[in-house]
Amino acid sequence: MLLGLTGSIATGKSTVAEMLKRRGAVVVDADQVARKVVEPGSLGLNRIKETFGSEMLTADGQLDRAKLGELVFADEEARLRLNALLHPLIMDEMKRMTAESLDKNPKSIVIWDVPLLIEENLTQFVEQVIVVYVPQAIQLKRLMERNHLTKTEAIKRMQSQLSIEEKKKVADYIIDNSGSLEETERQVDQLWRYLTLKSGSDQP
Ligand SMILES: CC(C)(COP(=O)(O)OP(=O)(O)OC[C@H]1O[C@@H](n2cnc3c(N)ncnc32)[C@H](O)[C@@H]1O)[C@@H](O)C(=O)NCCC(=O)NCCS
Ligand SMILES: Nc1ncnc2c1ncn2[C@@H]1O[C@H](COP(=O)(O)OP(=O)(O)OP(=O)(O)O)[C@@H](O)[C@H]1O
Repeated sequence: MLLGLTGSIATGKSTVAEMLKRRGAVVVDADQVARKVVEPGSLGLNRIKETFGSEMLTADGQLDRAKLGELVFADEEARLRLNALLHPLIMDEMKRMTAESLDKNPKSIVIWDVPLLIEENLTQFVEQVIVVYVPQAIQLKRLMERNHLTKTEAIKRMQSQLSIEEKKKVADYIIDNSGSLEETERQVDQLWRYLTLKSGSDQP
């Protein structure tokens, strides 16, 4: 079974994905795959160098993530160009990882943790969409704290994605992460019970 887990930036996708992983889910994390496809020597990194110039690389040949982030979250056209370069590579790798897990265990509960699941129309590949929700005021606060951003910088990042209120409307299942982590754990327990029943999985 393949499900999508999404939310908007800093609403708590990774937090919930980790909770699901502890219960036995196989999580395929798009942000991690996005790092893998730009490792030194990769096709992804070469594409970035050709398009945005070698100033996007650090002295030791790694992607300068802070610099590229500054550019793409301030310039929508650059962000769309970056997406066009990397998304096909990310998708291929995510599909490969998913097929590998399901081959090994057809009853696996595979979760795609993808921030842009809805924006990029990837909902077509998953059975159901789980949205991790917090109101925008909490999202802004957590994003500023986690990434040490000013309010203006954080708002720019939030605006590069569909708003969490819009994503909530598309959800088959909503996890409200605005309370304590314990409250979120309880909701994840309930979700996990539902998923294991649905998948016929023998996992607890
Ligand atoms: C721009 C980059 C270099 C910034 O790196 P950085 O380490 O600062 O951030 P990180 O990758 O951890 O992403 C943090 C969050 O930013 C948001 N985000 C990342 N890329 C994008 C994007 N292209 N559009 C909108 N939001 C994005 C997501 O919510 C993500 O969870 C990096 O995010 C990147 O390579 N993005 C392009 C690939 C992509 O679209 N990734 C998203 C998953 S498909
Ligand atoms: N219930 C909670 N209470 C307090 N802080 C939380 C809670 N859930 C998550 N956080 C914090 O909020 C921040 C965002 O959470 P997380 O990194 O899981 O979000 P994300 O949606 O995966 O973000 P991104 O889109 O950037 O990948 C983190 O610093 C995390 O520790």
